[in-house]
Amino acid sequence: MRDNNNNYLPMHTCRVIEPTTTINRLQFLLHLCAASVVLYYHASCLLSAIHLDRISVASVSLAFVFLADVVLFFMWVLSQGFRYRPVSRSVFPERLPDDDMLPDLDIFIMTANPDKEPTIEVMNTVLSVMALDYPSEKLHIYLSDDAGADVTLHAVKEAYSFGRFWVPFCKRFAIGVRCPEVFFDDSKINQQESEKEFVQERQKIKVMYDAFKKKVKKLKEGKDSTRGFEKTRHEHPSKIENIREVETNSTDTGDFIIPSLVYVSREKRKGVPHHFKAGALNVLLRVSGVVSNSPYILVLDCDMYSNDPSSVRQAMCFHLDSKLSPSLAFVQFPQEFYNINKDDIYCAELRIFFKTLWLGLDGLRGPVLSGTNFFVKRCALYGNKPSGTSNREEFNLEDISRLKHKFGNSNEFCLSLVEKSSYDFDEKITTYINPQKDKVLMLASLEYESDTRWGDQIGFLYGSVVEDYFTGFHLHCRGWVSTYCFPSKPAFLGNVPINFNDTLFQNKRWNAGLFEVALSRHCPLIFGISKNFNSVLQSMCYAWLAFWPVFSFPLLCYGIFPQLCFLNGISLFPEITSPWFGAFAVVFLSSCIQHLREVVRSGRNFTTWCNEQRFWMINGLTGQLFAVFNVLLKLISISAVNFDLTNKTADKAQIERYENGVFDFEGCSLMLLPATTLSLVNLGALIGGAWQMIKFKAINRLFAQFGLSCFILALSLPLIEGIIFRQDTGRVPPRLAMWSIVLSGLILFMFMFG
Ligand SMILES: O=c1ccn([C@@H]2O[C@H](COP(=O)(O)OP(=O)(O)O[C@H]3O[C@H](CO)[C@@H](O)[C@H](O)[C@H]3O)[C@@H](O)[C@H]2O)c(=O)[nH]1
Ligand SMILES: [Mn+2]
Repeated sequence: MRDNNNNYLPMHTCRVIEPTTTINRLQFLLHLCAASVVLYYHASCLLSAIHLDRISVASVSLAFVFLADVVLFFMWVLSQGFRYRPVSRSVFPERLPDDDMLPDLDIFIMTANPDKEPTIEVMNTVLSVMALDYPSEKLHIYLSDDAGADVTLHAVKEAYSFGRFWVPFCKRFAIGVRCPEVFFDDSKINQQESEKEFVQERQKIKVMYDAFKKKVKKLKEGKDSTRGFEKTRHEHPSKIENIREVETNSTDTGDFIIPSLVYVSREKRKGVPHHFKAGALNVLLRVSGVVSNSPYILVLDCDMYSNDPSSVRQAMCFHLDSKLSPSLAFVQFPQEFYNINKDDIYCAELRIFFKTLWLGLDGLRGPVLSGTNFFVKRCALYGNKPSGTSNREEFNLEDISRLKHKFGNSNEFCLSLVEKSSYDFDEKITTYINPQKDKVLMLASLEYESDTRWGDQIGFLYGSVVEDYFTGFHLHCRGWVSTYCFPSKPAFLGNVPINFNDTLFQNKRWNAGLFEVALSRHCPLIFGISKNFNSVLQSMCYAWLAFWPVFSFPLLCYGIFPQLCFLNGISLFPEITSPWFGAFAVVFLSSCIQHLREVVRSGRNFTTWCNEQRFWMINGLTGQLFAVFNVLLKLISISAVNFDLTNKTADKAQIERYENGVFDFEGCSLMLLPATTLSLVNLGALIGGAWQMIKFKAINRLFAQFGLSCFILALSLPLIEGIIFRQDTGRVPPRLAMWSIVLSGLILFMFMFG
């Protein structure tokens, strides 16, 4: 688009965030100096301790504290990549070409278990994207159902019938949020919308929506949905249905076209690896390849509904920019959530990632692929390099055997690789989904991928349970870039676990997936830098994420040794009057201030700062610690790293506790034990140590350890409360509490008299 003076008007702009960037760089220098002094101090103390005596509490403690410092320093260096050049972008969708020039879009929605993912919510996600503000004939929705559940298939048919009314209604009245559940829940209808005609229509649609909900509820209660479900969830043949065709002649939608909708459930057999979400995504990639073959794909988790119908147009501002487009693999939107409580006690907002770190990556070569809410270019997923780079492979039908070797044995799919122009979707869908169903069913079969490059070079990669991170990393290594689109109105909104155990398990999965990559030959520090040397900073960021779970080590060390030494009157840090102390104070304050600056820049306050400090501490001793063990056990083939689905349901009591901001430990597993034990050790050491400190007038010498213990005590209050003071069902489960008390007692006893 051009302005009146015929100047080209950009569809998006990007600016470096200042003064944050400058402050970050200055702070880097300060922190580097202070941290070096700290390392030097601990190293020299350690050396003299080793020199002086045999193995003692002091020398062992110093050794661990020194190692912890080294790990923290290593992670801090890596994290500088994120702080080097954060940027923020704006988009101007009104400058996009006319509608008929816009490309087609395939939309993948993933669901895996109707027991954990309420069907009505999944359907709301489907309906919200059916009504996206984009030419409907260019939208092709695919619902992947990994459970192969009848209830989902029947429900999606019902959803489509309702959608035939819902979509025209949304478009006619330019509805702002097109997820029906949210729309009808919203009590505030604004002035302009409340014209008489609108009110009448709204009423009519509401009745239909309620009827639809009732039908879904009935389906769920029906005997088919539960009988043998657990069996079919793990074992079922592939099934593909064109939902639009089923409903074609049932109603009249006037002038409005409704997007197409295809239900896909891939084949599953017990004992045969199916690669979790990545496996399901790859099936969709193939099926949609032969059916609609749109050049762009939007991927959504089933709980992420579209909150802003203009998101596709926003994403297209990047994808259709002729300068950026050749190397642009995907546009990532943040994950934002609708059910977070006021103070976000479990840090489910993932603020640090979506509101700080991704902005930093965006200033380098783009954010990490984040599982959902991204618009990816189809051809980037086919293992190729960006166009215009050397060694790019052009797919060529003359050499079809080579294509088949990589992409599997389907002529239709290989053909789709070279087919570029848009073509008649309806013809394709009737060709492939109806009479020749086998040809497309085969694409969703278990055998299809054997002896191909799917999952290792092509599509979403199987090397890690965080398939998103891993796939995005490889895209960046191959020379692609990504951009981050963070509009003020959330484009998509999802659902977070509201119980502590679920949160910890989710974090454990992420950490295990990341650490798998850190310990593999794809470790970003080696693989990333060797593949794409122009982005050392980007590789550092990827490495920071991959090594994220190693934070558990310094947390463990700093959670045991300073406390036990404090109890024994052994000092690990310089005296408060010594100049060395200054270096420690600077490192501590600099990290706290950096964190606080970032929290405030994200529009949050001191409470968020406290909650994040607390959550990182507990998560480090639970989710991250267990993730490290999980991966180490996998390396020696004792266990596997699994994708345990996050629970999206909760009972009334849980919801109430969550809304009141009370920690909910109900159902917490053994994973919590290290955190509860150490919080008690800290408490015990603090009481015993403080008494001695005062008695022997050692305040000067032990002040640092005293301060550290107080800080940890403040952060671990909810744990201590949950173990000792609470009586409700949300307290730390009694067995767990008992074990923590016994263990912490033993540890304290050992060190006091050992
Ligand atoms: O075998 C599987 C497992 C999961 N899913 C779907 O994957 C999505 C994400 O699963 P969920 O349990 O909600 O995981 P989260 O912890 O919320 O997932 C985060 O982390 C994942 C990587 O671990 C990313 O894939 C997700 O997009 C990201 O939101 C859901 O729609 C599932 O239905 C499948 O389709 N098949
Ligand atoms: Mn989720």
